[in-house]
Amino acid sequence: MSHPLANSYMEGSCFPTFLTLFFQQKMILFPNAKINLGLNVLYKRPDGFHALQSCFYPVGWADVLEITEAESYKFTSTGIEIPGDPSNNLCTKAYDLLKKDFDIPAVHIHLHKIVPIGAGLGGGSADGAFTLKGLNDLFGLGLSIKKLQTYAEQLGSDCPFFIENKPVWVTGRGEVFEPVELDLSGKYIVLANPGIHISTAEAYGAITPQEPTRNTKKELEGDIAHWKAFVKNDFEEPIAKKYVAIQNLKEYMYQKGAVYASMTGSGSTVFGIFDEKPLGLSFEKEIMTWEGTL
Ligand SMILES: C[C@@](CO)(OP(=O)(O)O)[C@H](O)COP(=O)(O)OP(=O)(O)OC[C@H]1O[C@@H](n2ccc(N)nc2=O)[C@H](O)[C@@H]1O
Ligand SMILES: Nc1ncnc2c1ncn2[C@@H]1O[C@H](COP(=O)(O)OP(=O)(O)O)[C@@H](O)[C@H]1O
Repeated sequence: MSHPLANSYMEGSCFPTFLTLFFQQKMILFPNAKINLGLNVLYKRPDGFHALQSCFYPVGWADVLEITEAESYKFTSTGIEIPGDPSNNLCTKAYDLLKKDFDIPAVHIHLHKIVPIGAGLGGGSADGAFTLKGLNDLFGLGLSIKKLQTYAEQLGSDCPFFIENKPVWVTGRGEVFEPVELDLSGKYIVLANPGIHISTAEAYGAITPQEPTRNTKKELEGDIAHWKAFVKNDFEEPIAKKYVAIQNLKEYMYQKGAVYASMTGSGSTVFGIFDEKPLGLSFEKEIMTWEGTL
């Protein structure tokens, strides 16, 4: 069964082709976040990246990305302020990558940023990957999934995942995928971000890589009731030690009845998975939250 978020951009989000005869070509996409279910950092590779193991799972917290054919290239954004120069935005980098190989028209990319940044949610990576998918579709480039993943790899380690955007077991530096027998459909998820921006490079620098003692994929494919004891994120301990808000959010999720709670990626977002929508959740006002079914 395909995951409901897979290729969501295809479903009613672009204007029908016949309209493009009269209007500028335009497409609206919704780059969504991911969470990491378990995250083992095994060792540092000779290329400087770390070998990891994790289940990447798409969630519905999403940005809004609009790509419109234009006279000259332009990137604009609204919503959460994105640090860094717009020319380094992953949407622009994705456009530049394809422009190098294909004679595509100029576009205006507008990003409405909703997903917290430096949050372990892969939001920037999703924007880059969805830009590749959007341009491929808008200009009929005919790129295969594999080819799009190869382009995405050049943007960042998390990017290839967002091409297919379905739950997978991930190895390598984040670009090698295997199926995972895991069905969380119908479970309820609550995501809470305490507003702490964590740099991914710094987070990798803060941990001591180690081979896992248990088979995390097997644990994830088993009973979710056992995840609390056996499914760990290697970034969580060192990062939560530094930021007590993360530990507090995790404890709060369990107090409210989560079957499993964890920090995602390199932090700082914490998620709780519940059998049903929890009642009476209340967060401090600086905490950004999203909830919905998986
Ligand atoms: C930790 C994870 C887990 O899913 O997610 P986030 O917390 O960022 O969402 C990812 O590995 C983040 O991937 P991504 O954010 O794409 O990282 P990149 O841009 O490729 O790399 C940023 C920096 O992180 C380090 N890095 C990244 C990936 C990896 N497998 N090993 C690394 O050591 C490197 O120092 C690199 O220079
Ligand atoms: N479209 C984008 N959205 C968010 N961050 C972006 C984007 N493009 C580039 N970046 C850069 O990537 C960094 C972190 O990206 P993000 O994906 O939010 O982190 P994480 O992978 O931890 O969730 C930011 O500090 C920002 O400078």
